[in-house]
Amino acid sequence: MAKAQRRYGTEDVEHYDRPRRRTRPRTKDRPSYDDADLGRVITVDRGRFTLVMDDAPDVEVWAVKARPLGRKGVVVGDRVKVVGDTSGAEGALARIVEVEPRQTVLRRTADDDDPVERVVVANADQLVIVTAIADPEPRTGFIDRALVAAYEAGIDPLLCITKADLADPESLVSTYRALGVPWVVTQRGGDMSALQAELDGRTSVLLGHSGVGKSTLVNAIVPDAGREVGHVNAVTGRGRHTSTSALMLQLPDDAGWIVDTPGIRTFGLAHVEPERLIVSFPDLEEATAECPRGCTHAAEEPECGLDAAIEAGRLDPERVVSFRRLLEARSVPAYAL
Ligand SMILES: Nc1nc2c(ncn2[C@@H]2O[C@H](COP(=O)(O)OP(=O)(O)OP(=O)(O)O)[C@@H](O)[C@H]2O)c(=O)[nH]1
Ligand SMILES: [Zn+2]
Repeated sequence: MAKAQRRYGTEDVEHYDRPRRRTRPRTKDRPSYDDADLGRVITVDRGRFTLVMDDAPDVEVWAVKARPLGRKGVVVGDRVKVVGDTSGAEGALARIVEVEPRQTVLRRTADDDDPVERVVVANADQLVIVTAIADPEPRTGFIDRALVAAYEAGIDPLLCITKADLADPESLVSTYRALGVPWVVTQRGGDMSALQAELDGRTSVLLGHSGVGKSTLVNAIVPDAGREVGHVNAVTGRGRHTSTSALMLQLPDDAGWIVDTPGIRTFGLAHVEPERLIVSFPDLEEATAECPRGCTHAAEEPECGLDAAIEAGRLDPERVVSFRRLLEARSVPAYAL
């Protein structure tokens, strides 16, 4: 008896013995990529992709999509199978032949009226909402919308409050306490270990308005990232980044990945349903079991189970109010940020 069979029991024999698959001819339509290398997309630029291969993490590889992928989107964070020249040498070009199933997708609609969903990043497991405590003032509307996007995507949010040298973060922290949003505080030149501990081993997307100190943060945690700090365009008053592309960076010592999103300033949420938001709050979801059909759980709903649960003392009213604020954030136009 083969070793594998002894270990796993005889009922698994079929899994180890697949003669039919081996004798099936490999046609043009059904290529087999068993020998393809696995990598990760770190930038996308007009049909060109930069990858980091799993077995050569220090080399950046150029790639294009192989024809069989057609119009299938490939985004930053995607795990891809690659054939061709993955040496990373000058002029070398690899081909992406397959995109692995995505664990998560962070989406946005460009605008609330624009029904087109765009995947911003694939496979992230944390959304770091970067906001300064002052200069610029925190915008809770933006934070709320980012939270909705994170919960909808099944990605854990983290509030990162920068410029702690300028003001006390307590009032901002208290706004999100009832929702249980985790938070860290940073300041330029200060101790980054709390943030680093939260990033450790994860793939985190950094999201924040221009000027909140995102580049300063990235430079502190990825010393060779070389992100430019404080370059504001004199004409538009905006930061120097105009593209909406994301860029993935590896943290030192294999401590995970971060994705910088320089161009993303608005966050259309037209695609988010109330029922997809509430699953991130199991206690609230439980309380909505008896809601009338079609209840949106908003404050004006006459018979919402959330109100019944507050009256019965089973839910913290502040938590419900905070949740409803997120619900409303879905329908505030993106330009009001
Ligand atoms: N007082 C104070 N200023 C900071 C801190 N962190 C960053 N700054 C300043 O805030 C300004 C904006 O910082 P950046 O790191 O460029 O901000 P950003 O979010 O990357 O901005 P964009 O590049 O426009 O997206 C710069 O002048 C920084 O020096 C901080 O902790 N405290
Ligand atoms: Zn309800």
